[in-house]
Amino acid sequence: MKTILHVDNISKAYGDFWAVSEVSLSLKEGQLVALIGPNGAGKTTTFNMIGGQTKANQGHVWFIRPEQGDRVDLLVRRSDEICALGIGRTFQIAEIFSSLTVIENVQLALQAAQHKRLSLFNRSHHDLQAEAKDLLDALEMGEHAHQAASEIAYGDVKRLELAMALAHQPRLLLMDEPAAGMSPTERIAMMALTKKLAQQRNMAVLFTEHSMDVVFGFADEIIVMAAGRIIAKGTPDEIRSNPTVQAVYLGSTVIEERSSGS
Ligand SMILES: Nc1ncnc2c1ncn2[C@@H]1O[C@H](COP(=O)(O)OP(=O)(O)OP(=O)(O)O)[C@@H](O)[C@H]1O
Repeated sequence: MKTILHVDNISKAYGDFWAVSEVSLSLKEGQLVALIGPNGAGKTTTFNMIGGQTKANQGHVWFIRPEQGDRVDLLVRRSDEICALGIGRTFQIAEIFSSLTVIENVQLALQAAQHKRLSLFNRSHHDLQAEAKDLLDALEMGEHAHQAASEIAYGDVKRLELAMALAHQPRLLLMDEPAAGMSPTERIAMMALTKKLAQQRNMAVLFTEHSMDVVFGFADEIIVMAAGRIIAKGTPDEIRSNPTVQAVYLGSTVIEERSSGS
């Protein structure tokens, strides 16, 4: 597996308060990495620096492109340029067009992706519709294609947002609390699907999450932040038994949440 993202020592200050201090991490193709930590730990700020929504004070975010044989520092790119490079993003509050149908939302995302790639040969409406249907089938949502997006269940809204992000064929996907607001069954299905898609598409996924069943059940690697710094990195087993993580963040909650299945 090739490394596609290398975050090197990034920091962010608001006035004299350091929201994120000297964070470094790497992601490989097909890998699911969870960024966890208590409220205010700096997870969203780290995400926003990688995605270009927040300007870092220092460091580099190298997006490595093996095909081109180069690497691009995302910290000096705008968020639309970052998206065009092959980095997708989903949000805590899903961003979809609720006045359109499910398939129209995906078609719109495909059209936007085509525009960003500056393709000379624009695909026809018919081709885009077929491609949108294939994407919805991959997300097990084909049956909802012609429903109004405003009428589908919340778990399906989150899957629709994922379909729209995948329309851009990202090599790296940043997911901010993908399972927030979902029932235990919905969130486990959502993360199982994400893991399958990451492996099929060789796509790296970095996600933040507060639901520990999802984190410990699906992440290949877990990175724990507290007070703006990384305090531990490792496999789910290593993190579960890490005494610093237990003291600062997890305590007995993992065991409780996992045993109650919530
Ligand atoms: N625009 C801002 N101005 C000032 N302080 C900010 C700003 N954005 C974030 N912070 C502060 O930076 C710290 C890290 O916030 P951040 O949202 O990254 O944490 P988080 O780990 O994502 O938390 P949560 O789990 O609650 O989403 C917090 O103390 C927050 O109050």
